[in-house]
Amino acid sequence: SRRNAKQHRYPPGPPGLPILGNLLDAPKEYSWFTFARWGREYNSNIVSFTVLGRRLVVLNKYKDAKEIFEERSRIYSDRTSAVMATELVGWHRNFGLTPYGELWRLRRRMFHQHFKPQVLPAYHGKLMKGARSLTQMLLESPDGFLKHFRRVPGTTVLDVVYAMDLDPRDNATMEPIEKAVKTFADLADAGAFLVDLIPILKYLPSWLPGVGFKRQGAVWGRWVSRMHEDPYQEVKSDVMSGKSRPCVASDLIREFEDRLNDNSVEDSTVEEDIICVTGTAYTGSDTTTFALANFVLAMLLFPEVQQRAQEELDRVVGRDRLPDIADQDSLPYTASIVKELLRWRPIGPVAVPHRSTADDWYEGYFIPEGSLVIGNVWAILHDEERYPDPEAFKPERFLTAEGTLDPSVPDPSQAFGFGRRICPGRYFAQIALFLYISHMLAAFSIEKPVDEMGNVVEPTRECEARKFWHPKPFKVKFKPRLEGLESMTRTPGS
Ligand code: HEM
Repeated sequence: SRRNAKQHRYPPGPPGLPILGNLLDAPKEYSWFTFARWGREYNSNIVSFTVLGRRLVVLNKYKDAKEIFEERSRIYSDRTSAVMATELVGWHRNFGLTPYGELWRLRRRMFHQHFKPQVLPAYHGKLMKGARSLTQMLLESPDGFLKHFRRVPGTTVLDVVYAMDLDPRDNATMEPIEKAVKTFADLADAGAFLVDLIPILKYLPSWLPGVGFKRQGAVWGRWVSRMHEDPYQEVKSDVMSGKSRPCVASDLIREFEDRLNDNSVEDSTVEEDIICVTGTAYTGSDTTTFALANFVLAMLLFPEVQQRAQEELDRVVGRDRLPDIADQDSLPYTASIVKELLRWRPIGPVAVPHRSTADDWYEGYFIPEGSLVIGNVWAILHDEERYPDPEAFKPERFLTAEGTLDPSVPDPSQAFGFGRRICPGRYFAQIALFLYISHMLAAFSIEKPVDEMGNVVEPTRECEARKFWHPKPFKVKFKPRLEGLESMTRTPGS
């Protein structure tokens, strides 16, 4: 290793132990802050460290992320995945984890075809319905706001993907799906299982002592399999019996119908491709949930932003109806809240690492094949040169003095990742966020609650800060601010 270090100048970083590398001191929480600090300590925008022989390279500046992930995307677009999550639990079906190659390209294309900006107007009605439901649910049971933030985006995606016209309060249908998706986060939180480090252990029989991971994997695997299979099979049987059910799954089934029915074609993967593409969409909706929790926190911490948005909404939309997707262009300040939210507290502050597939040299540093390259989204979106006063929540930074969108301010698109693996659900997510946020701001005054003693309850400073970044459960008051709000929530948008 000493000879290698001499030959190859790796990006600087903290010294590690033999074999273990930085396993013991690699940050478990708020890694984005540590990576930025290392950058300052080692006086380099690119830092690196190792864990069990694998090199991790962190890019703290936009210019390097752009060069590596975009200009050199051919060799920086692969993924690494853990045996427990993919092979034992079944998350290999999520194409976000699929290795870079033909299969990933095919599934990504199928997904993009149904989530590209041009097709999204077809989903506006369903998105509007979701925003109205969210408002209704916050009116009925404001204390359950965090649960509503999970349910509503989730049911909207299920409606778009499988035409499942669900009431977000439908626990019986939603709970098993949510349980399956939670295993994704639980696996990420648990870190590496022994089987991830020693893959051959996956062949041990489940009944052996110490092989609890296999039994756990089998239980989680059943939930994950049902989440992928059940809604798809329902749509398929409807399509086969000629029932109309417009949605992503039925479009894909019709598109590939010949190959699905023709048993002589040795192409049994078409069905698997459709199952994977549709199943992946629901998993993506989790991020919207966390963004909404961050939004409420921002409104409590920066009340002047809420006030300014409500002035805009009252002026443009009025006080006798709820906002509509058609209002978006006339609500630049409210629309900029979505951008600032993604910038101020990116939900995935280190996105998802990209694995490199060839040796490379960049800025005099050696990046060996198999490195995990991490774009430090938080550092990029809090770079003072790009966004002055980065800790402040200032939607107006995206606007000109006249209040229109300022094209010279960089769009915080890195919140959705980088290069060829950038989030393909980002256009959908941004419309959904605009609708949920504009509805909440129009309908409610979002305030700090007061306890029994009359003291104002300050919002939490505690966060989940491993893979995703969002506040731990906290209390808030949603005070209705429109006359006749209840009946407005029952009026469909245009
Ligand atoms: C605020 C909401 C969202 C945020 C912040 C977000 C963020 C991200 C990020 C950071 C990545 C990794 C990109 C990379 O590897 O460089 C990603 C991937 C992905 N996202 Fe999203 N996402 C959001 C919503 C959604 C939604 C609603 C969907 C589905 C409708 C979705 C579907 C996906 C998929 C399929 C991938 C995997 C792409 C691939 O590996 O090729 N996301 N997202």
